[in-house]
This record gives sequence, structure tokens and C-alpha cells, in this order.
Amino acid sequence: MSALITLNGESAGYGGRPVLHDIDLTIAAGERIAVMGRSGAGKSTLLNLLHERLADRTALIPQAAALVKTLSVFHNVYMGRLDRHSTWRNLRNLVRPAACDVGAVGQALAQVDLADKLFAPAGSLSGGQQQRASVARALFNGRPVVIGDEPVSALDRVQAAHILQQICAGHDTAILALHDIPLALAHTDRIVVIDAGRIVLDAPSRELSGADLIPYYGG
Ligand SMILES: Nc1ncnc2c1ncn2[C@@H]1O[C@H](COP(=O)(O)OP(=O)(O)OP(=O)(O)O)[C@@H](O)[C@H]1O
Repeated sequence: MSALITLNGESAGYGGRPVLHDIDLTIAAGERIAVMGRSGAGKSTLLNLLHERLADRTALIPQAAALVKTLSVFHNVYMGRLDRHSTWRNLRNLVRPAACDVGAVGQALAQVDLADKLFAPAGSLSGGQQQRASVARALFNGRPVVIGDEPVSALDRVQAAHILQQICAGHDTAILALHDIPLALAHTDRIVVIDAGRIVLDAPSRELSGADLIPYYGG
């Protein structure tokens, strides 16, 4: 598999304060990677760094669903492709959605079991439904790489497993911050653990058990 991105001894931080230190990471096209580690370890910062480098090849599922609550679910999901349609088509869709776009958005929503919410205001959805709408936006976006920051954190494990399957099926490469150890082991093929801004474990999922990961979630 060809390298999609390589980070060599990279650092990142905010306002001059380093958060990530000495990150060596090569990601190949086609990998499914779980980025794990306790709260504040630096997972989002790493995903942001990867997103900056891979932006035009990436569909993003941000940590907060980041929906425009006053717009319909259709419009929020349609935004996943705004940059690939003409301004005219985007404006027309704001007022009167075209049948082909309604069909395509509906398909993405069906994948996350939200087809019945197509024209509901996004603000009327539950937290888990908003998270699934955010996943549908990435599926509709359809770029080869998906970067998801805890994309299933508001879902129960059965539903989360289904959504993770959809995310992985819809994109060639998946880089996902996950905190549920069994889900990460079951749905990814590589686990990268961050602790205090450093990569402390990087191994194939099949070689790991829950017991290998639990220590990184201790107090
Ligand atoms: N915009 C920001 N400005 C300043 N500091 C930040 C910013 N975002 C994150 N940090 C700090 O960087 C560190 C790593 O944060 P990050 O969000 O990457 O962690 P995380 O592992 O994703 O945590 P969580 O699981 O809680 O989302 C934390 O100390 C956090 O306070």
C-alpha cells in the first residue's frame, strides 16, 4: 500500500504551547486506524494536523456534530459537497432541493438510519441523531479519506458498530478517534495511542487485547 501521509518528528500546539511532541506516523491508503488515549492526550490535535495536510482528500466528522440547527437535515448533509457544485445549484437547493440531490442525500441518511428525518430541522434531532447526520454528511462528501473525532461517542454499542461499518465502507482510509476499546479493536486494523502528546503505542489491532489498552485510560 502507498503512503498517504508521513509525519516525521512533528510537533503541534496552540499559542506557542506544544501539545504534540515528536510524532512519527506513516499512514497508508486503505488503513483503518483508531486514535486512542485519555481525554486531553492530544487526539484531536493529531486529527487536526492530519486534516490540515490531507484536507482536499478528506471528509471530516468533527467532534461536536457541527450542524446548522436551523437548517434541515437535507441541507446539512448536502453541505458535504457544497464545494463541488456551482453556486447556482447550491443556492437553488437552498430554496428548492433538486430531486437528484434529495435522492443522494436520502441514500446517505438511509445508511445511518435517518431517512425519515430528511426535512426535519437539524436542531430537532437528538444528540445521537445529530451525530449520525454528521456521519451522513461525510458519507455524502465521499472523499477517499475520512477523519472522525469520536464519531460514534453518543451511540450505543450496537448502533455504533453499524455506523462504524458504514464509515469504513464509505471511505478508502479511515482515521478515527475512538474511546470504546472493544469497538476500536473490532472495527479498525491499527491502533495508535497518544499519551501526553506522544505516540506510546502503534500496533495492529489483531495483536492487541483490551488489557493492552486499559492502562492508557487510568487516572
Ligand atoms: N484550541 C485550543 N487552544 C488551546 N489549547 C488547546 C486547544 N485545543 C486543545 N487544547 C489543549 O491541547 C491538549 C490536547 O487537547 P486535544 O483536544 O487534542 O485532546 P484529546 O485527546 O482530543 O481530548 P478529548 O478526548 O477530551 O477530546 C489539551 O491540554 C487541551 O487543553
